[in-house]
Amino acid sequence: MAFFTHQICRGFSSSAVRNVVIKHVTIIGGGQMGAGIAQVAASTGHSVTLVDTNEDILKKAVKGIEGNLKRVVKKKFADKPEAGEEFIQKALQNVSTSTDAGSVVQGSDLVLEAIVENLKIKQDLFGGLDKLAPAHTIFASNTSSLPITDIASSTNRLDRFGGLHFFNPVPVMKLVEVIATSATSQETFDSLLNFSKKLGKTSVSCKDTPGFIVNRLLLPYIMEVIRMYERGDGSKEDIDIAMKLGCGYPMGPFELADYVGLDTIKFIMDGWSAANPDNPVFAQSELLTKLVAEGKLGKKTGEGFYKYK
Ligand SMILES: CCCCCCCC(=O)CC(=O)SCCNC(=O)CCNC(=O)[C@H](O)C(C)(C)COP(=O)(O)OP(=O)(O)OC[C@H]1O[C@@H](n2cnc3c(N)ncnc32)[C@H](O)[C@@H]1OP(=O)(O)O
Ligand SMILES: NC(=O)C1=CN([C@@H]2O[C@H](COP(=O)(O)OP(=O)(O)OC[C@H]3O[C@@H](n4cnc5c(N)ncnc54)[C@H](O)[C@@H]3O)[C@@H](O)[C@H]2O)C=CC1
Repeated sequence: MAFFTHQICRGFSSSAVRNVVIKHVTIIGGGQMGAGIAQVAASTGHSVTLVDTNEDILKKAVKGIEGNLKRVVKKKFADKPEAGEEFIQKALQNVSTSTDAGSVVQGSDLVLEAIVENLKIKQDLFGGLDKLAPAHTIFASNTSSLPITDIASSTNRLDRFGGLHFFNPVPVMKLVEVIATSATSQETFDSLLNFSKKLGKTSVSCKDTPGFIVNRLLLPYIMEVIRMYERGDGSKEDIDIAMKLGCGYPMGPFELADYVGLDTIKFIMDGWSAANPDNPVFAQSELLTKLVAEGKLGKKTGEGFYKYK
């Protein structure tokens, strides 16, 4: 359960809640991000409940976590296979799964959401869980683009709500953006910073502005790349090679877009273009719309800008 650095005097009034030491985490959404966050949290000693809508997704997530832990161990414990196996087993023992978020949040210090990038669905989720989770529990979203303030507005714990934005693939990428809204308490923000540190990540503090730091810069780049290709100014392959070899990026922009998921990019752009209809930076792309409509969402569906089967 949670530990507090100060004694709680009168029940759980929000101002009485002090730095929650996060040990028990509920992660909602067992897709690429949720599973990655679960892997890192479990292998750094947290007890994790991973939630998704059906058992098959959860089974796939746990299998993926096991596979990725083996990759980690191959390098970290190259000379100590027994210690490596123990590390894997310990991490896996820290992970349980559920299809019913409401029934598992009772024991959670942190509920972190990594479900589909849709404001209404995120609000409905947190609005429901707000009535079930203990008062001390911190809520956080891994949203790529939605205002944390808007997601939090469906709850009565505005001071205990923040953003924790991870990067894909979570076990490899070192950064976490920690987002405070104008209502996030300093205690909550400190708890989220400490949690990121425990996961072995470097954190940066962000305001609740669209796309925080990284995505506000990355999305315009990706959209400009797609428009460049639509204009016929370069092939996908050449653009990818150019950005990898010319800028030293580990992936070309089309490879990265496929890796992240074209549906997620489209969800983000839909929101931003609706909010900024006159800003050409956020203009829609016909090609992106077409690929998503065809179910070509990138690596996760076997085809996006490139084919993976
Ligand atoms: C796009 C615009 C809009 C975005 C909006 C939504 C998205 C967001 O909100 C925020 C984001 O996440 S943006 C995306 C950020 N991620 C990147 O930029 C990834 C760039 N790519 C890379 O770093 C490498 O290609 C990468 C690390 C992926 C692969 O590297 P390699 O090609 O060298 O492949 P490997 O040799 O297989 O892997 C390198 C090392 O990493 C280990 N590894 C890879 N995946 C892993 C995983 N899932 N779990 C654990 N370990 C993993 C792999 O084992 C290898 O380790 P070493 O053997 O020690 O080097
Ligand atoms: N893909 C990426 O590179 C990054 C994505 N994000 C953000 O993380 C979130 C998740 O993204 P991905 O993992 O890529 O998506 P994904 O599509 O791989 O996984 C989303 C999962 O959420 C589940 N889900 C949907 N609604 C649910 C609900 N009401 N309750 C429980 N589970 C539900 C789905 O079944 C699915 O398994 C999004 O908000 C996205 O913007 C943030 C950083 C990077």
